[in-house]
Amino acid sequence: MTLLGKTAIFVTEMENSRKMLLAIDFDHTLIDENSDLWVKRLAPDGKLPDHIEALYSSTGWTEYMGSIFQYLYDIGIKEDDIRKCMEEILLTEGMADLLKYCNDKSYEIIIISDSNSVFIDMILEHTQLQKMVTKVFTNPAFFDDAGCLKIEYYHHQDWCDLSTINLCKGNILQSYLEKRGEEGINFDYIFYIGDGTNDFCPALTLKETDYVCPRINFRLWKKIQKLKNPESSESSKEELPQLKAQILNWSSGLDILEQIKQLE
Ligand SMILES: Cc1ncc(COP(=O)(O)O)c(C=O)c1O
Ligand SMILES: [Mg+2]
Repeated sequence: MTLLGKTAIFVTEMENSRKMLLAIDFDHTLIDENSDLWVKRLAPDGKLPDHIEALYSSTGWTEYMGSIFQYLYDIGIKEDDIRKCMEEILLTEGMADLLKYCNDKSYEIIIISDSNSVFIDMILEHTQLQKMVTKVFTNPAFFDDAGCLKIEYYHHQDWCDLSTINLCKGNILQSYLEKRGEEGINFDYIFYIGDGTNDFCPALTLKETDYVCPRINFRLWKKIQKLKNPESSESSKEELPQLKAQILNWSSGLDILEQIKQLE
């Protein structure tokens, strides 16, 4: 083969290697359950005292989860019980294939979740996905010296009404992109994959070339459906926020994988 021929092959390979980022939500996206709600089954009959249930707020559930962990500790639940409980949760269909494929292609995979680092680590370890994930952004958690699970805010935020007070996924995503940009990495395509209302803020930060991937029949999907069909919603067109990204609805990780393969 001539030198020119080798160069031509090299250039073609370079052109084909697109830089992609998969930003994945955890509860009801990577896993097919809400890990925070799942842990409640460790309480007697799966029921918590009313004064703990009363702490739940849709603007932030960190105090609520902290009280659940304290209660579970008080009734004798140990770290190992929590680990076994987390290990029962199944991954969402097609997600293991999606991650494996993207990892083999050296695409970057990050998780952004309002669960906590202990649950996510336990599940990633059990499902052997840990080494495929570049970074996990979530509320820090740890077992204290006595063995009680403690949870802290990821950050304290007051700039975003679409997010909880402890974690704004849009800010996390944009800060990550900025940091990678400074390191010389700019992604050709970003796939943001989620299910919940807390995934709407990061969806709004995406560009025209990116993809927001709402799980079909879940809250993010319903919200985006309303946005795209304003006549069926009560709000007027002017009030609606602008979503620039392309929309890829999914019910299996394989739906997303199919689109990724088309872009390569
Ligand atoms: C208690 C609780 N935990 C976690 C979540 C969502 O977590 P994630 O960001 O991983 O989907 C919710 C969403 O409403 C929730 O109510
Ligand atoms: Mg979710």
